[in-house]
Amino acid sequence: MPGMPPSTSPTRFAYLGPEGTFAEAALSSAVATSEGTRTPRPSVPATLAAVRSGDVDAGLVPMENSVEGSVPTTMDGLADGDPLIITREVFLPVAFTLAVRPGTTLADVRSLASHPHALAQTGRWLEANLPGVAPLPASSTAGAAAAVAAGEFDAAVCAAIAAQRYGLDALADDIADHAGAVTRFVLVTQPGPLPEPTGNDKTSLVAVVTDRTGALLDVLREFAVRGISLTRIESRPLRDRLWVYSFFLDCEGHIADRRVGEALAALHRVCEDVRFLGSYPRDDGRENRAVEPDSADDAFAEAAEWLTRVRAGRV
Ligand SMILES: O=C(O)C(=O)C[C@]1(C(=O)O)C=C[C@@H](O)C=C1
Repeated sequence: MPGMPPSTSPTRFAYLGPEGTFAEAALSSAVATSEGTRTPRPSVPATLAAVRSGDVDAGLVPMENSVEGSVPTTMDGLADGDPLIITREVFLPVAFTLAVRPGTTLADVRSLASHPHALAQTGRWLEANLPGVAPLPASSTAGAAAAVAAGEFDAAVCAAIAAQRYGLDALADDIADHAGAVTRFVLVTQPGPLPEPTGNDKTSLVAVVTDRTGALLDVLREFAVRGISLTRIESRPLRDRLWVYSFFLDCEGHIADRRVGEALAALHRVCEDVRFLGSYPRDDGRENRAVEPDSADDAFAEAAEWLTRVRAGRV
């Protein structure tokens, strides 16, 4: 499978479950069902823990949604604990259904649950169609559907496939406030051989900066001066230190590219902490920007040779 370290045995995958989540659909879209085994885990932390403990080889978790933004549990789960690396990204269009037990009408719905990201993406529809029903958070959309089937809630916001999987009826389809939403998932493994550069890769990292004037600018400058385009920047509080933040950065290129490697090495000098989160093929249907000649590997190699000559007195 592209993006996975070479392995002699089938890959054991975990995903944010239970069955019927968008995470399961994303895994199916990226990996043939014949390729290894797959088991649902009840939450993002449980999925990452299964990878860290070696119970599975790889875990698929949601990272960000085009409408609702980042998934905090995934960001925190990757920034803390034993290091994990992203070996693949997977994009999945998401559409939401209001699922109920057969026989339930809209007027019968008194309680409703879903994953917070799904609730946020359907807030206007829910407010208009179920006024007075306070949505409750669930660990996943399919988890909410299972809870409806078990009689814990009257309705769930979930994927159409989850409604079918748990024997529920769809009272309404396509209830998202913004049509065309896409969720980005990442496949993570324990640190090991990185996916080979493909020429169209992304690199992810977390940088912790000290609280001083210009600290973030110092981080950004290391990318800018090497002609590296960022595709995402997000901050999260460090949580154990008041008002100190970590910055999650995705940039174009692979750590094997000299400009990217040198930028990360520079961040290692100027930041309090840098956690490398992986270099992997870009899968959002976009092409990385063309690299300027003076930021290309050849230019870095030639400059390094020149420096060696000068240092050796061969000016
Ligand atoms: O609950 C699921 O089905 C998930 O895969 C999680 C998740 C998310 O965390 O964003 C994935 C896609 C949707 O945007 C809503 C929920």
